[in-house]
Amino acid sequence: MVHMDKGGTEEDEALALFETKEARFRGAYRLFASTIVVGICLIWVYRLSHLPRSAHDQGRWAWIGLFLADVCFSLYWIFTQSARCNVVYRYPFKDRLSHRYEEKLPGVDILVCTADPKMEPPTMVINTVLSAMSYNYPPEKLSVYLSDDGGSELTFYALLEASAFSKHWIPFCKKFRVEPMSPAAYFSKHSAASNSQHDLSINIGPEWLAVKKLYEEMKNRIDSIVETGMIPKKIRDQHKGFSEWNSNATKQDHQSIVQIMIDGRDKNAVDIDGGRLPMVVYMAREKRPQWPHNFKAGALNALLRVSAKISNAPFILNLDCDMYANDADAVREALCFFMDEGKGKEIAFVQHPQNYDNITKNDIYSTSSSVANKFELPGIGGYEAALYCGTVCFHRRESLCGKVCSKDYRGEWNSTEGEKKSDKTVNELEEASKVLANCSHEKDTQWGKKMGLIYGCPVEDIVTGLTIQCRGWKSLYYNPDKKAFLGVAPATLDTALIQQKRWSEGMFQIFFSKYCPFIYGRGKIKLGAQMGYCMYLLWAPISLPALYYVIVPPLCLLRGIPLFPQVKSLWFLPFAYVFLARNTCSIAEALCSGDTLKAWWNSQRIWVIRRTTSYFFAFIDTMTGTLGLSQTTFALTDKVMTEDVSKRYAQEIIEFGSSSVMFTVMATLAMLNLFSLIGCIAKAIMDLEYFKSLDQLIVQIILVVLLVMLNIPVYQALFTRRDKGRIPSSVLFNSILLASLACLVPII
Ligand SMILES: O=c1ccn([C@@H]2O[C@H](COP(=O)(O)OP(=O)(O)O[C@H]3O[C@H](CO)[C@@H](O)[C@H](O)[C@H]3O)[C@@H](O)[C@H]2O)c(=O)[nH]1
Ligand SMILES: [Mn+2]
Repeated sequence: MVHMDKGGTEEDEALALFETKEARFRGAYRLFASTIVVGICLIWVYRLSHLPRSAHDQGRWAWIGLFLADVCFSLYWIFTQSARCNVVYRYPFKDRLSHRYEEKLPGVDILVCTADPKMEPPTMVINTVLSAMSYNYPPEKLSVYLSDDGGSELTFYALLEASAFSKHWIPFCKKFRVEPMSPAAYFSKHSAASNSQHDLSINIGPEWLAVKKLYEEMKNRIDSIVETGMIPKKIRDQHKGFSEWNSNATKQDHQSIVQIMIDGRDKNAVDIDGGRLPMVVYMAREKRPQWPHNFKAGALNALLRVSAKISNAPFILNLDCDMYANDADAVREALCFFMDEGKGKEIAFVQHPQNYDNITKNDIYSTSSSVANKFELPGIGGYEAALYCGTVCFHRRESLCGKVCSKDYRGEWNSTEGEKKSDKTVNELEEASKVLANCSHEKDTQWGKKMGLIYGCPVEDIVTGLTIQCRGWKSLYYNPDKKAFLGVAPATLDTALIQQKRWSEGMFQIFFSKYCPFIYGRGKIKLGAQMGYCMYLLWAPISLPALYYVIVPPLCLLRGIPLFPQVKSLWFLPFAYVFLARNTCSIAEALCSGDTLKAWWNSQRIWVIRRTTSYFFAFIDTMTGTLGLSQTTFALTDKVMTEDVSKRYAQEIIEFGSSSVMFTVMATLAMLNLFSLIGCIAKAIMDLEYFKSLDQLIVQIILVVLLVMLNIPVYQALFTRRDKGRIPSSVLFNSILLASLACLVPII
C-alpha cells in the first residue's frame, strides 16, 4: 500500500489524502453468513416443532428456555454480522499531506488523563507525556496537557522532571528516529544487552548511553520521592507550582490548579539543540465533595476549556495516561483524514485501536481484542460511525464541543476564532484557566449534556461518540499495521473482570437510556451502525442465555433429559453445521488477527467467564440502577502489579487470588459442569436405562465436556495450585455447596 508521488504537481492536488478499501472476500463472507442464517432458522423450526407437548413432560420448561436462549443468541449474532459484512480499511497518505500542507499544519492539543498516583504511577504518566511531546510534528504547534484527577503534587513533580528531561529526550528522538517515544518502553525494548549486532537501526553510542542514564536518574528520583510521599523542601522551592498544595488539600477537596510547565510560545524555551519545545500544561480541576465530578468525562471537559484558553488547537488527541505513542508520524496520518479536501470536513473523529504492550503470547485474559480491532470495529467504521473508545482518538475540537455538522461547514482549521494568545503572560493564562476548571463553571451550561463529553455514564466515550454522529458528523476507524499507541492491559483476572463489568454496565445503560441507538440514532446513522453499536451495548443481557447454557443442559444431562436431537436424526445437521461453521470462522478470524490457536482457546474460556460473571453482574446492577437503587461509579483500572503477580502473568498462569463474588459464581459453574460429567459417567456405568438413553444426550455430553475442558485452569486453581494466585479455599467450599444444591433443583 505504498504510494509514491513526486508531489507538487497539479495532479497531486487532485489526489485524496486517504483511501478506503473494502476487506477482501466480503462477498464470500456474506454468502457464508447466509448459510448460517439458514442453519439458525432450521434450529428454530426444530425447537418449535419438537417442543415437549404435554405439560407433564419432564423438561418442557427447560426446552422452552433453551429455545429462548437460542433466539437471543441468534438475534445477537445477526447484530454482529452488520459490522462483519461491511469491513473496510483506511489508508492515509502522509507524504501528500506534507507536500501540500507542511507550512500550514494546524495546531494539535494532546490531552492526557490520570487519576491516581498509586494505581497510575507518575513515571508511567510522564512516559506517556514525553512520548506525546516527541511526535514528528512542528513543536510550536503541539501542546500537551495533563489532567490530574488525583490532584497529586507527586504527579506534578514528575511532570516538572519530565519537562526538564524533554530537552534531552525530544532532540534525541528526532535525531535517531526513536520509537516508541516513551523512554521507559524504548529503553526496555532496546536494552544494551538485548541489542544484538544485527540491529543496525539503533546506534548505541555515547549519546544513547547518556540519555539512558539521564532517564534512569530521573526515574529513580521520582520513584523514591513517590515512595516517601513527600516533596522535599529543596524541590518545593524550585517551582512556584508547589505552593498550590496547601496542607489541607486532598484528592477530593482542593481548588483548581493550572501550571504552564513549558511555555511553547516562548522562543527561548528550547531543547539542548536549540529546537523549539511543545507547550506543556498541568491541570488539576477543582474538586469539592458536594460537587459531582463526573470522573473522566468531567476531567476532559475541564481540559477542553483550559486548552481552548491556552492553545485552542483545532484538533485534539485524547490519551489515557498509560497509552504511549509508538509511531512518530501518527499525528500526521490522522490529519490526512481531517484535512482531505473531499471528505475531511465532515469527519469528527478518528479512532485508533487500543493496543497493549504487556500482552503475553497466548493472551490469557483475552484483553488484546484483536478480532474486534481487525473486524468488528472497522466494520462499524465502514458505516462511517466508528465508536469513540475514550483514548487513542483524534478529534476535531468543534465537533467535540457540540457543533452541528451543517452543509455549509467549511472545516477551516486555521480559523482566527478565539483570542490571540500570545499577548498574555503565563500568569494571566494560568489565572484565566483556573476559573474554567472550577466546579461551578459548568453550572447552567450545556457541558456534559450537549457539549464535550456526556455525563452520567461509565462509558462516557461510547455515548459521546454517538451524540457526535447524531449531530451529522462522521467518524472513522483507523488500524494501521504499525501500532500507533500502546498501553497497559489488565494483568489479573479480577481487574479484567471489573473493567469488563464497568464497560458492559455502562453500555447497557446507554441501551436503556434516551441514547438507545435504534431510537436516538434513527435516520441519523445507518441501520448497520445502529446494530453495530448494539453488538456492544447488549453485552450485559447476553449473559442470561449464556448462563442458561452453562446451567440447564448439564443439569438435564444428570437427569437424562434430552434437549438436542439425536446424532442420527437429520435435525442434528443444522446444529452441527452452525456450531462448526461458527467456530471455524471464529478460529479463522483469530488467526487472521494475529492470535495463536491457544489464544483463541483462551478467548473462549474468557468468553464464558465474562458472560457468566461481569456481564451478569452488570445486568443486575443496571436493572437495580434503573430503579434508582444504585449509583454509577468508575472503578479505575489498576496498572501496577507486584513482582509475584507479574511473574505468574509472564508464565501465563491465571491470577485469581481473591474471593470475590464473581469468582464464586465462576467456580460454582465450573463445579456444576464437573459434577454433571462425573454423574453422567457414573450413571452410565451403573444404570442400564440411562446408558441406553445416552445417544439422545450426545450433544449435551459434548457441551459439558467442552465446558469442563475450558474450565481446567479453574479446577487447577481450586484444587492443585499452591501459589498466592490460586482460588481461596473458602470459594472452593462455597462453590461445592452451591453446585451440589443446584444439582438437587428439580427440572420442569
Ligand atoms: O475519575 C477519573 C477516572 C478515570 N480517569 C482516567 O480515565 C482513564 C481511563 O481509566 P482506566 O481506569 O484506565 O479505565 P479503562 O477501563 O482502561 O478505560 C477504558 O474505558 C473507559 C470507559 O469506561 C474509557 O474512558 C477509557 O478511555 C478506556 O481506555 C485513565 O487515564 C484515568 O486516569 C480520570 O481522569 N478521572
Ligand atoms: Mn486503561
